[in-house]
Amino acid sequence: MEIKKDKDSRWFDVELVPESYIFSPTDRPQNLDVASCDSIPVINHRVPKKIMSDAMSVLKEFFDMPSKEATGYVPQNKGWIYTNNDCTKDGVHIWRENLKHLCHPLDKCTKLWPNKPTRYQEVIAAYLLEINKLSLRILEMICEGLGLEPGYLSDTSEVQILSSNFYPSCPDPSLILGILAHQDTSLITLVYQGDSPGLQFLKDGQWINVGSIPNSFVVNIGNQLEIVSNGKLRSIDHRVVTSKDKTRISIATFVNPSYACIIEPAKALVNKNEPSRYKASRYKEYVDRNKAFGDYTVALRDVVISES
Ligand SMILES: O=C(O)CCC(=O)C(=O)O
Ligand SMILES: [Fe+2]
Repeated sequence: MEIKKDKDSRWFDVELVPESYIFSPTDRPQNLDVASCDSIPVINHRVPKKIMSDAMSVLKEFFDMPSKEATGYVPQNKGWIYTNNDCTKDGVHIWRENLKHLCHPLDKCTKLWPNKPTRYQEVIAAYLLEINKLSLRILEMICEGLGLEPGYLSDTSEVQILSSNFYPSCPDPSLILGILAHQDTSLITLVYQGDSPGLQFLKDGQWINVGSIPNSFVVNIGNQLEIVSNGKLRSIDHRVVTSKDKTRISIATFVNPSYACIIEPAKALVNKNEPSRYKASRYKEYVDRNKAFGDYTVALRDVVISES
């Protein structure tokens, strides 16, 4: 393994994927040259382009900050988590850095976010205000599509967590993933990925590229919506592959039920012919049980509770 030793070198400044990062042959991404899918990105979303590009550029500045790398800080008690050495359960590294923080209630959370770059809080708060509006409109459309009364989803949900991913270019994308295959535990997730592809969905047993249309959002159906819709809408398995020449930043915003909500199939969707397929559970208990925000679930949740 070649690691450049200069003081600014970072974990991904390598010519070969380090041994300890290489996935076992069965877990590798296999065929990377896959077709693009026909998923429909959200384009007429009314979120100003400038707000989207500012959010992307401030995150780029965040992930580029050398001081962050030097101190490697993870100030959990501030309501945000940064990590540059994510590992799978089996101890295998994934090829990404991640910044995660709380977003609700927005006015209380903003001051808990990173204050470097100095415009981070202002730019991301503006982005989240727009995501809030957009997510409410999407939830209303989903309600209408499912035949649920207006407000059924939007009245009890919130843009709760922002999770930004930085995927450096990788010497050999066939050996490793940026994020392992997973489903989102949210109600819905809005992903903005700039113009960098890498996200893949599992469809009929095949991984397919989602592609990336500039200024668009991808909307993932999360586990909570699958439950509320009694399985009419299904969470999809997705993962991220890396690129040899391009870095990628994605901004995922998780729209979740509020903690006190009981999540169960909507009564209007349950009947003799279509019995309830999921057990009821308070969302807070679901979060705790499933480590819904990853390994840092407890740290983040405790800040939410102390702030509200
Ligand atoms: O980077 C992406 O496009 C997707 C990220 C993702 O799936 C997640 O944060 O849950
Ligand atoms: Fe995801």
